[in-house]
Amino acid sequence: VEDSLYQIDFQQLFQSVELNLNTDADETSRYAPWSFKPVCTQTLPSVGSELCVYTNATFANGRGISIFTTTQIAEQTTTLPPFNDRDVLSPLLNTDSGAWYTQPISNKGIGMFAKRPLRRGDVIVATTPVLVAYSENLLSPAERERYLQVAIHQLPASTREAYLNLTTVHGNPEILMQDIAAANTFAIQLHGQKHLAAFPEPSRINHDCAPNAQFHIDTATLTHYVRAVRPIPPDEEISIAYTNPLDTYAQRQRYLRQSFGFECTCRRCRRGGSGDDALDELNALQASLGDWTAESKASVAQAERLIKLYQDQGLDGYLDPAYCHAALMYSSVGSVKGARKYVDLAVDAIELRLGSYADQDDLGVWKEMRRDPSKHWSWKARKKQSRAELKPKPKL
Ligand SMILES: C[S@@+](CC[C@H](N)C(=O)[O-])C[C@H]1O[C@@H](n2cnc3c(N)ncnc32)[C@H](O)[C@@H]1O
Repeated sequence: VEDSLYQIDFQQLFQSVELNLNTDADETSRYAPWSFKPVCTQTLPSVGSELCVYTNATFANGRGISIFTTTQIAEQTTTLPPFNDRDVLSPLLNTDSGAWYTQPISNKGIGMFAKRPLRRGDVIVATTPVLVAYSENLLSPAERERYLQVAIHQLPASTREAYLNLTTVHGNPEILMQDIAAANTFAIQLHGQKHLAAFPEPSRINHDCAPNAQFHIDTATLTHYVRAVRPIPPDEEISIAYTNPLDTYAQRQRYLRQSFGFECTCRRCRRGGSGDDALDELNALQASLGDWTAESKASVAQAERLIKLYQDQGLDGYLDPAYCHAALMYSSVGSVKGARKYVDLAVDAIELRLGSYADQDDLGVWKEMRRDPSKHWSWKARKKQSRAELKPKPKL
């Protein structure tokens, strides 16, 4: 019985969509900037509003976008630059940048590979989302599925195909839209609310705990960027981390198994729990370098060792804390050259990892330190300490 009810509701939703598709320009412009009449849930008490499917079929040069969210968030989203000024979207966006190709890879489904040599910082792929969905646990899976079906159905045909061709976690055709979303979406904040966003091209990038690429999402332009974090030769697989690579082996494995249903067999994971020794050393070094008391054992050698550890672990995209520690360490012993070198590397690494999420105030402080390390609080701080330590203790 439930199945047939589900079918009827589903058909009704689609009928309204089809009707809208056949309406004349006046009718469609009634919902501008949306291409169709929004399809909405009941008011959801804990959200304080209904959730509706909003589709703009011409977004990003005809790629289209469907957003399942509250009326208020949808309205706020339409004030974002890409809804108002085509020129803010780079012409390279959503196009084949010539940097990658996809092909099947054993035990991982499809993967993305480098087509040409890539340097650290190169943008590999930049895309806008085709689906953005409010992250909620309020609708039943069957209900949620119906709205997501409308969202996908209303997209231009090639975009719809791109979504439907993506892989699933469970292989459950009853909730196919959600199953695809589970395997492929990235979390994105829209007006302070967590949403899940699907970007079909970078969705082909597999996971590695020592990834050679990193992604960040610029929420102002709704753009997902994937950039190389180390040189990548042609035909090497491009990888990103689905989980925090600084977590322990067991934590990483648990998360990947539970959320994505696969066992990670990357180089770091093949070492099993013994690979955590490097993380322990890394944490101990960071604790030591973060110790600014008179008893601190922090040294330049420790800072250099910390950087090498990150690099040896393949954590090239996560080097910013190590570079920050090194910049402070060199400053603290009065080395302008060392401080400047590592501030430059730290700023570059922060911008690479966080993109538009990088804290501008924080970056401003580092850049200020670069201009004149001697004005920074860390300047000769450890020298003063060691001098203080050398001084005979006053007799009580
Ligand atoms: C975002 S998709 C990546 C592209 C996917 N391989 C495909 O065929 O479209 C995520 C899914 O890819 C697979 N996957 C990703 N990284 C993997 C890895 N390191 N080992 C095995 N499977 C992986 C898992 O099935 C996961 O749910």
